Amino acid sequence: MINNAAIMNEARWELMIDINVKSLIWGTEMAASHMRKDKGGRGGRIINIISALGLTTNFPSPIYSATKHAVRAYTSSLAQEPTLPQQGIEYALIAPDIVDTPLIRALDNSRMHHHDQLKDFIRDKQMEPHIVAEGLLQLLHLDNINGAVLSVEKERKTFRHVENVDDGPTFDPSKSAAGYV
Ligand SMILES: NC(=O)C1=CN([C@@H]2O[C@H](COP(=O)(O)OP(=O)(O)OC[C@H]3O[C@@H](n4cnc5c(N)ncnc54)[C@H](O)[C@@H]3O)[C@@H](O)[C@H]2O)C=CC1
Ligand SMILES: CCCCC/C=C\C=C\C(=O)C/C=C\C/C=C\CCCC(=O)O
Repeated sequence: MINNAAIMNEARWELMIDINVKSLIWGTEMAASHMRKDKGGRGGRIINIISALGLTTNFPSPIYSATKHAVRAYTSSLAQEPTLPQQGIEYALIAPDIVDTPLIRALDNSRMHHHDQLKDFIRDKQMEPHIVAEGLLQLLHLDNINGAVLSVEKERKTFRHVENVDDGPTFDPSKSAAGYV
């Protein structure tokens, strides 16, 4: 199950918290209750989409960033639950850099502060959505993804364990199935 829906709109920040955080928690809780092996389900994986802005801080979109940090903390905490092996559930995060989607195309200074000054930065950094999809497929091929954080940038994909997202070593998923640390 992938929780992907979100908005980026600093002017409608309460709605943004509702969608980006509260709805994601509802989705996660509902999915887990159906998937849990210890409750009659078949187990499974729940992948929550954050952002590079869920791993760092910035001035143009403080509330959007806060929603993504909240999801990171929530998912990271769930991944530490000691009964996960009995539940048969794994939790992971994907943190894309800027992606060329309607979310980006709708941005202006009401949705993100200083957007005018950041247009060139966004244009240079943004990647096509298929790069994120490729990262998702690489993640899904790993044996155990619980606690994994996949950062997707235009030129590289980086797998880390959620406890090490700030400075942890990375690994090449083509060489190791469970090697993220
Ligand atoms: N586009 C970007 O640069 C980046 C996007 N992300 C994240 O990737 C995810 C997907 O974003 P994009 O595809 O870029 O945005 P998008 O605006 O193209 O797609 C977002 C989707 O969420 C859905 N959605 C929004 N509010 C909803 C609601 N109340 N109920 C049901 N569905 C709702 C929309 O219908 C839409 O299909 C989001 O979590 C976003 O924060 C992360 C990093 C960068
Ligand atoms: C600096 C803010 C740029 C905002 C770009 C617009 C939309 C971003 C949507 C996201 O979800 C965020 C994706 C990427 C953020 C870009 C840069 C983060 C810098 C991270 C770092 O410190 O290296």
